[in-house]
Amino acid sequence: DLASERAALLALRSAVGGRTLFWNATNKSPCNWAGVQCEHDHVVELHLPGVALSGQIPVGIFGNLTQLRTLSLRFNALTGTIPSDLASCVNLRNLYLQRNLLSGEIPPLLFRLPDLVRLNMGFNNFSGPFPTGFNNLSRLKTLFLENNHLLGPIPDLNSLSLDQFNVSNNFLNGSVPLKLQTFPQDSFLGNSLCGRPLALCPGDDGTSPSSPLAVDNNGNKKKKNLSGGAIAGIVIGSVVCLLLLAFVFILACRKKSGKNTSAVDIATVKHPESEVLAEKSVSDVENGGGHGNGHSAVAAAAAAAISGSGAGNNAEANGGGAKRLVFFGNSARAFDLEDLLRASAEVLGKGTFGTAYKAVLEAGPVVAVKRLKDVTISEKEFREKIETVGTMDHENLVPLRAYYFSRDEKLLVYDYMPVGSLSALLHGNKGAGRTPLNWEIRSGIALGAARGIEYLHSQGHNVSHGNIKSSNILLTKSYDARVSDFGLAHLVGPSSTPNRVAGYRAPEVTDPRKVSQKADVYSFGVLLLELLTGKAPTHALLNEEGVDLPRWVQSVVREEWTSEVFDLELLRYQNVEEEMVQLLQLAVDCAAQYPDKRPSMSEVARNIEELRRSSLKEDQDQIQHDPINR
Ligand SMILES: Nc1ncnc2c1ncn2[C@@H]1O[C@H](COP(=O)(O)OP(=O)(O)OP(=O)(O)O)[C@@H](O)[C@H]1O
Repeated sequence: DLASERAALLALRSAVGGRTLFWNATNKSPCNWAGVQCEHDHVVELHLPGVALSGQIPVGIFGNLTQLRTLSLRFNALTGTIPSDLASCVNLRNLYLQRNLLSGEIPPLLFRLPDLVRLNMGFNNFSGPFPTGFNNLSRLKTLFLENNHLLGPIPDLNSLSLDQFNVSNNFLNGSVPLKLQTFPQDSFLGNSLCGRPLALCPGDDGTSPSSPLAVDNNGNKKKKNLSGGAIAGIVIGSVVCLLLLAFVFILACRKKSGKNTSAVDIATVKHPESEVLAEKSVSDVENGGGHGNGHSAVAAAAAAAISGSGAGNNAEANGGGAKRLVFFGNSARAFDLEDLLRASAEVLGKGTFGTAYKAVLEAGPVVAVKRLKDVTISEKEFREKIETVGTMDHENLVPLRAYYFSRDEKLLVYDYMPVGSLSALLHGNKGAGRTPLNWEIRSGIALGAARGIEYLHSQGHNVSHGNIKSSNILLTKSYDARVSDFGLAHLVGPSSTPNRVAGYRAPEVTDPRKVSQKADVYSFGVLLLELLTGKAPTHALLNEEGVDLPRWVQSVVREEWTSEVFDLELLRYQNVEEEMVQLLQLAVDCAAQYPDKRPSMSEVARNIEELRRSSLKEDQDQIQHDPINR
């Protein structure tokens, strides 16, 4: 329906200060969309991905688009050359032309666009030599030219410091320039290239001009025949290096053998993958006055508490004198405190309310146990409050299965979430082998978390979470989001209130325990921004500049750099850029300064649901069009 589509587009325009225009299939004419005349100099982003555009791009389209920052024409059937008036778009940062039928040599006009950051011309019919002119684009970070017909050698691109590069499947030959040798093989395959990361060039013994050995500290190539003096220098240098290495190695060995086998070492050996955690748990137990090793931290911690407080205490806690866990609802009583004491455990982390442990019970189940600190309220009040938490039941909440209360020890038992927290996923291991967090996963997590919070808010006007942040969004194996830590803010004393999470806290919240649903919405807005930008609200850069994440995003968007705020990993899935901007807008709305301006959590959840639905539909259309979807 054209009217609602138009409204949506207008909303998008206002989302970024009225300066961004998105064109879609219904808008084939470049400055007219559904009857809306658009002013050229206001167009900052032009997205026409996969809308079956064909034929030559007419000359004259770009002449007036001098403010254009992003141009996306990917996934079409455009033919011919790039029109010369693209040179007028001197502010262009992102140019996505991949997967068309464009031909001709790579036009020198591109090298007069000094602000280009991302250039994707892959999967076209570009031919001719690989131009040296790319060296003019000193801001360029992404250069994709794969699957074209480029000929000859790759020039030195010494003026560039690229993050992403691909020239696979062309007709290139010669050696891979030194500066590009850090990229993986995949970036070069399907050519007649040689040298790192590919096989050595013929006749190259590792000292050819393209070999790192033959390059001096300034990156200048050396003559092939080394002088006798140079050879002597290399030999002496190598011997000195070897001696130094051997010395450091011997020192390290001595230091290690000098250590005695403490509890920490035992714990480390038993849990090599959780060295730090085990170490922490030992000190945790020691601080609690307990005994035992890090291997069974919960056992030791609870044992310490129980032995320290005596039998009377347990009687006080459980009425009947038995050391019992209190289970909720229909949760099967699969284990008891004794089992928990015997469980092997490791520290998951220290939070505001205490330390969390992963405990593997002998009978099989794995649970997360939270040892609360600073519980100052009476036992009666604690039991009442925790009972309310225990009755919360929703697929997007981490279920609280049981609790234990004595004078000195309060334990909460939750389901263990194997994938860990969203925070760890976003900011932890960025290395190879990690599942890329694409739009589908991120928007799914956003929706799940929104539904979980929406459920909490539906329990009463004054029910709020109070501590929404990415380490409290836990994930199942299939990346379903579960909100954790709800209801705890009301159990603990003022010293443990979550005030160190300033990055998420709404501006009107002065007492961290007095949070409202609208304050939760604010925190959720920050969480959405974190999901979209990949930046933690406590990001060093933000702190350096003295701004919070919402303000940073707003300033970038106001500067008309909308695409620049998104996490690079997300931008690889560019066919959803429109939905990403909509989610960004929602995030900004949630993080509004004034509580009344923020949407309710159910509006938020509905919104995410809708924009996910439209992106999924677009995805299916795209898959039919072309299964390889960069
Ligand atoms: N049920 C669980 N399953 C898996 N990991 C968990 C579970 N509960 C907590 N964690 C992880 O344990 C660590 C400590 O959690 P905890 O909730 O104690 O502190 P936090 O979330 O860092 O801060 P805060 O207490 O302010 O919420 C976090 O990394 C969290 O993701």
